[in-house]
Amino acid sequence: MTTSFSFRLIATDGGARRGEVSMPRGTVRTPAFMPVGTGGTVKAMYMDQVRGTGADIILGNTYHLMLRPGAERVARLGGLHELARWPWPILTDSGGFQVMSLSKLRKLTENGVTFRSHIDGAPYEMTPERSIEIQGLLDSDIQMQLDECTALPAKHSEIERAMELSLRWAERCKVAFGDQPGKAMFGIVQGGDDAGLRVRSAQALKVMDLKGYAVGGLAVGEPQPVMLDMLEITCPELPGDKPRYLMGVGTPDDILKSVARGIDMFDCVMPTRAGRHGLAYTRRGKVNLRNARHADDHRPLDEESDCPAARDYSRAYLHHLVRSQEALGAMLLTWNNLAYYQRLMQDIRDAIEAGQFADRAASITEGWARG
Ligand SMILES: CNc1nc2cc3c(cc2[nH]1)N=C(N)NC3
Repeated sequence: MTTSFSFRLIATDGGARRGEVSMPRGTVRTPAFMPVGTGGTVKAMYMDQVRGTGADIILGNTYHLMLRPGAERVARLGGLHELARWPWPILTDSGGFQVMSLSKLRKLTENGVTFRSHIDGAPYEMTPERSIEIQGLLDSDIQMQLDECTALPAKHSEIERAMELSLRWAERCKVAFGDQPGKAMFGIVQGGDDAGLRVRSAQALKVMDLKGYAVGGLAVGEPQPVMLDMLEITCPELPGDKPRYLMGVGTPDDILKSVARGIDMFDCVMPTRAGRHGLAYTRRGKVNLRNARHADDHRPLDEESDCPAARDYSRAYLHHLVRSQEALGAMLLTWNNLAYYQRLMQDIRDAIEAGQFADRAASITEGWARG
């Protein structure tokens, strides 16, 4: 049990890294996938089920929680871990991305962003200081800086302005966060799809000597090769002894390719959102349970899985639940998908330790094509 926050690099295999992030609430084995728990819940899952899939950490969103139930209320109720019954690490996003993608009537200035809630239209102001204050009220273990995310494509001047503003906000977040030994504040590298801006952003954040670094402003619709190019340019500029978190990524294929380029932490709504839409991730690729061809198929999704949702229920039953829009359909497929992602991460961690990441990644990819 530690009182500090630290990252330990255990092994490397090419660009892939095996490590662990330790903090008082627990240790995160990396490469790690963080299930998204936007409003303090991983949708359609009990928290002990989320833990049972192998998750060491989950993600919460400042934007959603500040609007509902409110950051001060969460603090009065004992913090997010107590409220949601998740005693292990929680990373919270700062609200930068969600304000830009969800809120209405936004006005962005040097000081921060004013906006109206997408829920009830109430006015709010989000500054770097308020974002860190909210994440503290949530008792978040890993807090993200407030940043400005530019939607791509965008003019170079626009990407540069947002990147430089985000650097000034990173400085203000670092001051507001202060010195909290068991917690961390991560900077977020911006710069869109421009190599020069990405390098400038990463180098400026490195000078701030933060406890971790996220790569943001990707997974916003750009082609995968563009995202991977940005990783190849950005990761070498980041300190090797600090965790690297690629925000909002991604598909299993995105994750394999990004681990190969030096990323340690991931979050994505894909496994949970897909589960609610009838889509299952398996070792043999994706299965759309809405499709009628499953109506009489008594096979489970994966007889070799240790997840009951994948092993104990027929595709016919899952098809029936999905077609009937039964809650259990979303529950079982979300459970299957999160278990699949965590099994993928375990395979990746084992492969890096064994020096077999490239071969393992190739055989995982071939499995998807087998169908
Ligand atoms: C789904 N793709 C995605 N890209 C992101 C990029 C960012 C983010 C969240 C994201 N999600 N949060 C931030 N605070 N900044 C960058």
